[in-house]
Amino acid sequence: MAASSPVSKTIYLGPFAHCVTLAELEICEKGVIGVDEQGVIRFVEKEVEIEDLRAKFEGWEDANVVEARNGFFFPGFIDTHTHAPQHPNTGLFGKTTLLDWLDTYTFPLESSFSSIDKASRIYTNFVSRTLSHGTTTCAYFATRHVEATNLLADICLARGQRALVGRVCMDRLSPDYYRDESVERAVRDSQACIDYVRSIDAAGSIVRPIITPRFAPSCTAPCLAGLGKLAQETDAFIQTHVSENTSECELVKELFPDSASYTHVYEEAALLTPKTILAHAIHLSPEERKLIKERGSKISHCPASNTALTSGCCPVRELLNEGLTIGLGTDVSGGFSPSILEEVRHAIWTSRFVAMGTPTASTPTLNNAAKLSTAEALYLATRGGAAVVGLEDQVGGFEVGKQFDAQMIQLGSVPEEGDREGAFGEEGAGGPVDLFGFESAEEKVEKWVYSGDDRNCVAVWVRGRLVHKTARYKA
Ligand SMILES: Nc1nc2[nH]cnc2c(=O)[nH]1
Ligand SMILES: [Zn+2]
Repeated sequence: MAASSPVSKTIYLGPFAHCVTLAELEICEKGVIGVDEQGVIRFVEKEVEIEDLRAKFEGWEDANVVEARNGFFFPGFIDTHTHAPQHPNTGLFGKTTLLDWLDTYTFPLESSFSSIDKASRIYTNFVSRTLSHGTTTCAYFATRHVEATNLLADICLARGQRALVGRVCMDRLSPDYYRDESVERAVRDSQACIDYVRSIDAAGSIVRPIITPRFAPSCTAPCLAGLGKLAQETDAFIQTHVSENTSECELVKELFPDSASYTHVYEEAALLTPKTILAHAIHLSPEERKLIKERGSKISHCPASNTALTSGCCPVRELLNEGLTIGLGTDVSGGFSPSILEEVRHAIWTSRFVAMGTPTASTPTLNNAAKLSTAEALYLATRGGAAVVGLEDQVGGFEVGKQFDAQMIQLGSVPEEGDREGAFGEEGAGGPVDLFGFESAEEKVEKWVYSGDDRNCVAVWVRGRLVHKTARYKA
C-alpha cells in the first residue's frame, strides 16, 4: 500500500477511543470524525446521527464514509525506540544480557547491512510489520551504513509511516569490523544521512533524521562531543540508550571516571536536549532524572526488552511523578515483538513487578501506587509517545486540528449457543479476542489490550492516508 494513494475528504463513523489525559481514556460510542484532504481532523462529533451531521457540515455531502463495525478507531501507536536492522533476531536472545547480547547477536547482524539488498529485504519487511501492528510513527535505529540508513528513510516515506531515522555511531568497544574509524567519519556520515533525509522530505512531514550515538560505552568522549555539536548545528533529534543494565553502568563509570553520572556523560557532550530520546532509563539516580527533566529530554520505556535481557524494572510511576515525558519502545530485538500493544501489556506487567517487589513501611506487601492502569499505559503508547517525538500538537488523539493518524480495531463476537462449530465467530473476525455480548465499551477496550494483536488491526492511516489494511477491512 503506497503512501501515494490519494487522500479525499472522509468521515470516520463509529466508536472511537483515545486518551485525553494520563489517566483518562475517553470512549465515544457514536463518533463522527471528519478528515480533510490534508489529513487534518476538521470535526469530531459525539452521539450524532450522520444525517444531522450532513446538515451541520456543508461541503461534506460527497465525503467518503468509513465505518468501524464490531470495533473502534484508536490513535496510531508511536514506537519511540526500535532497531530496524535487528528484526531478523526478533525472539532470539537466549539467556544473554546486554553486553554479551550485543557481541553475540547484534553486532554481527548489523554489520551485514553493508549489503543494500539485505537491507532492502529486512527494512521493507520491518516497516510493513510495524505498520501492521498500528505503529504510525517510529523512531528507528538503523546501522552505521549510510546507504542502508538512507534506504530505510526511503521505505518509510514510500509507505507513509512517520519515522525518525538514525545512522548509528560507534567508535570504540565494538568489533573492528563494525566501528567508525574516526570521529570525523562518524560525524560526516551522520551529516550525510541528515542531509539525505531532509532532501527527500524537506518539511519533515513524514521522515526526519535523528542523530544516533549508540550509547556511551561505544562512543569516545570526542565522538559524543562531535555529535553534540552536530545536533546544535542541524537542530536534529538525538536518540541513545541510558542506564539499561547495571554492568553497562559500571562500564560507563570506568570509561568516564570524571563524569558525575551516566547521564552527565551525555550532558557534557551537549547531547541532553529537548529533542533527545533516552531509551530504558532504568537505573538512574534521582539527580540524573532531575537533570533529564531540566533539559527537557524524553524517555523511551522499553519493558519487554528490559525483561527479556533481565536489564531491570524501570520505576515508571516515579519518573511520571517527577514530570518526565515518557513513551513506549519495542526495542527490537532486545524486545521480542514489533507490537506496541504488546509493549502496553509489558508496561503494565513491569509496573506490577515494581509494585510487588518493593514493599515499603506503609505498604509491606504491595506498593499499589506503582501500578500503571490500562488507560495510563495506552497514554504512553499514544500521547506520551507523541510528546517524545515532538509531535504532541499533531498526533496522539482525536481533536480538531490534529492529523488523522489512526488504526481501526475490529473485534469479533462469539456466536450464540446455537452455533458451536463457529466457536470463534465469523471466521475469527476478532482474532484472539472473544466477546460474548455482555461487554461495555470500556470492557471491549480492556479485552483488546489484554488479548488483542495485529489480527485486530484491520486498517491504519497516517495523515488521513490509508497506509495498511487487511482482508477484513471493508471500506
Ligand atoms: N537494548 C539495546 N541496548 C543497547 N545499547 C546499545 N546498543 C543497544 C541495542 O542495540 N539494544
Ligand atoms: Zn535500543
